[in-house]
Amino acid sequence: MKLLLFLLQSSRGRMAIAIFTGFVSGASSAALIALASRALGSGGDIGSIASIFILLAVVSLVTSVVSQVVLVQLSQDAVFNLRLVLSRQILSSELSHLEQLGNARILATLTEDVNAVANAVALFPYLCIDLATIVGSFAYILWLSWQGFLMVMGLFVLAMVTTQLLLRRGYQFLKLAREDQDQLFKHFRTITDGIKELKLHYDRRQTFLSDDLEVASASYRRHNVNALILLAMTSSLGRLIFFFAIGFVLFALPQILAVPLQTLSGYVLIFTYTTLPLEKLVAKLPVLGQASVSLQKIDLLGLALRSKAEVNTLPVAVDPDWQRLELRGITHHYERPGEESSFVLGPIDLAFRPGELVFIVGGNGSGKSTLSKLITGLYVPDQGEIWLDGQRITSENREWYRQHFSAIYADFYLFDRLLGINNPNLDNQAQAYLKQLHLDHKVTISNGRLSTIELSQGQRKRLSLLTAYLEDRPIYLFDEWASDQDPTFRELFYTEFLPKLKRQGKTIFVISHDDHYFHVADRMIKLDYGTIEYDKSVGDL
Ligand SMILES: Nc1ncnc2c1ncn2[C@@H]1O[C@H](COP(=O)(O)OP(=O)(O)OP(=O)(O)O)[C@@H](O)[C@H]1O
Repeated sequence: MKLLLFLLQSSRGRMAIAIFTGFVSGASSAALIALASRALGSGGDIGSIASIFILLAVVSLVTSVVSQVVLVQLSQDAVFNLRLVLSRQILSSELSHLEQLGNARILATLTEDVNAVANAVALFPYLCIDLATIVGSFAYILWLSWQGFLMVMGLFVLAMVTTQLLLRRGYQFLKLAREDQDQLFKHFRTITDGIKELKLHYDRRQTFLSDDLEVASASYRRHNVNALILLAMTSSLGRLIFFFAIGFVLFALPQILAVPLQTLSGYVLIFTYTTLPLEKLVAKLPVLGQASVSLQKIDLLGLALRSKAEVNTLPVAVDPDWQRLELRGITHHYERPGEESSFVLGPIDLAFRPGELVFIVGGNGSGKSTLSKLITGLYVPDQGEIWLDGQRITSENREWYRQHFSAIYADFYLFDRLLGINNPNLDNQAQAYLKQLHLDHKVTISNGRLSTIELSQGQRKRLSLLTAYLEDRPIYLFDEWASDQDPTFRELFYTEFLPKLKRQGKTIFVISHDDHYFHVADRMIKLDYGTIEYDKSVGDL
């Protein structure tokens, strides 16, 4: 049902065409059987029966093709849209919320859930034809005798009710298996991200395999096996009831009602004909079940994301001549389930003016990176306000506010091409910067694409500066940028690169533990356990 709603949301018009043609096709197939049964029974005018037979066969074939073509396009469009919508929702969700959800959960939904839906949706065209054939057959049974139809429907309802119990239990196991998948994804990330640590330590690797990966995999297997057995039992029970229906019509119905032999043979023929689509329909139950669980999971994630969605507005041009940036009583706390004392930053009151070179210092865990994410607008303050030139930053203008910043965080991501930078002379300019960064012998640029990003960690960090240069934003933020640079380049960064940016009128925030270079700053803000220990100009220190 969820799957149907999902497809309906995609395009009601096309869905209506597909369902209509699908049912015409199914009904004509059933009518073909009815006709065959009549021809066998009456032996009437074979010529006219044969022409109707050919006509029905053509109608059935054409409508089946139309229905399938429309459904194939519709279902693939729906999956295409689902992928894009989910990705957009993730990108427009608050960062702190995404951090709470966790990468494993987001990745599992983007890959496993979307694939499960795609698999089921690919079956949908065939499912519709099968369903239509079954409905058409029921219509023929009704036409043969309404009493017979009522009895068959009674059996059908009985089959639905009894199988429903098994089905529901099966779906519960599928849901549990899907929860295990989130856990498995977490462990898969451990394998890829922690490969070095796992390879270097035999006992750690064995313990990880036996205590984490095997436990989650075994739980996934157990829940899946239970679900699939229950679904298989549902299918067998359904078939049993179906055979019971044939037996009932053949042996019991003639005892209750006076059924002509032709009607009886019509029943048997139509039942036999319906067996195949019914079996196919039942065989698809696990795939449909998995898709339904996945759609629920996507909905849950979608809701979770939407609840923290930011307003998506096209940002107007930034103001390079801003005058005052103010943080008024801002706070941020990390929610950690099950932990009583979570970290709280603030309340923080700070004001900045253009052209300042500000060092943010403090011990590990004092809140420097948290503060920097609040300054750049990546985190939304729990309390307090941020003001830029008399404009309070709200969800309406946060996107615009963020465009003032170019930041390189400690866990930066390097793109292999210069995305979103519109500059007709981009390649030449980038090549000149590569020279300044001493990377021109390693990396070249063509059409905005870097020849390689497979470099040492220090070189990759330097390459990240290239983007910062080219972005040319009014405010820069470097989170422990120099920590993995060699002494020569570290010196270059603090004594040449930063002063040069400052001369260009840029405001620069530098998170640093390099006390050797603190003297280059205009101002030092020291944090201690989430509060400001001091905020002084370097001359006053
Ligand atoms: N995503 C997160 N979820 C929960 N707690 C977090 C998260 N990120 C940071 N914290 C907690 O917030 C506190 C401040 O972290 P933050 O990264 O701001 O410190 P920092 O001063 O930048 O430290 P470092 O010098 O080690 O980089 C720490 O106690 C940390 O445990």
